[in-house]
Amino acid sequence: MSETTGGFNHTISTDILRDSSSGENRTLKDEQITIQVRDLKLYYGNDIALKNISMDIPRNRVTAFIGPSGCGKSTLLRCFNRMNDLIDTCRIEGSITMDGEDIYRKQVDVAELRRKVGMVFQKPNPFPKSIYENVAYGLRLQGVRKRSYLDEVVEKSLRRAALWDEVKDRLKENAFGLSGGQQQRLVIARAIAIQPEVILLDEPASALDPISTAKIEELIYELRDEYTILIVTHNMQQAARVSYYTAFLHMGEVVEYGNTATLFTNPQKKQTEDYITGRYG
Ligand SMILES: Nc1ncnc2c1ncn2[C@@H]1O[C@H](COP(=O)(O)OP(=O)(O)OP(=O)(O)O)[C@@H](O)[C@H]1O
Repeated sequence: MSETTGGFNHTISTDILRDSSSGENRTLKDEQITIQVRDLKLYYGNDIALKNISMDIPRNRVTAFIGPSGCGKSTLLRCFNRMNDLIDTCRIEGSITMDGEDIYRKQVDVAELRRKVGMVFQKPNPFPKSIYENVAYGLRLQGVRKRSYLDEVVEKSLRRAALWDEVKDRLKENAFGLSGGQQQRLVIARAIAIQPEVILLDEPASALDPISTAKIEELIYELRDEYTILIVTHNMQQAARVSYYTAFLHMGEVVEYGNTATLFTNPQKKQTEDYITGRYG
């Protein structure tokens, strides 16, 4: 049985929720808010993909976006580093602020925004370079030349991404020689190396085998208090395991958003309940 959407036919195990950070009874009121979304609407041509979204994203917490295919999860995620700017037909209304700054202001340096807001996609996308150069890439772009500093950041980032022990003796080898799961951790190390504040993960484990998936989840769990992490996932158990907060989206709207354990065990809206119990997907 598929664990993704429609086939998912049981509620989330309470063991998972007990183990998860989300089991704590935090609410957004207890958090420091870093990103504020207000009345966000997004159109692709004449079609509206996001409708009046308003939500507060807490700093240094993991927030998951779940919902049926086509509900707008990836579109919403891409708003936070303005990746949607690359789509000609895309237009947005409303605002997104990060630490009080409107990220859609004309004067915003989009390259700098994307340094602060790193992104990891479904399919690992290492560059055709050595493992070392993949991680050093962003720093080199910033003009860093000092070898000892590069060495230090590369090691620290690979350690942070739980990959150092597996690659420390082959840093000069091409990154394409790594397994898919290792490549995904390398991409996360590459993101970490330039000290982002926010990391966007768009189904980061959906192309990986179960062991690699578990490693990515463990890694997200390890990073959860250090970075503001936003993750799109089809896998509700994954959302329950790694996130503090979950937003359930349906047809471009946020139907319910709050503490992950509460959302999965005591959903306030019938649509959320129907989705998490597999009544539709
Ligand atoms: N580049 C695009 N141009 C036009 N329409 C798009 C584009 N990208 C997404 N859409 C539409 O916007 C809506 C939301 O899509 P999006 O990919 O954000 O959903 P999703 O919830 O991430 O879906 P999935 O879980 O299948 O990845 C869908 O109707 C989709 O067809």
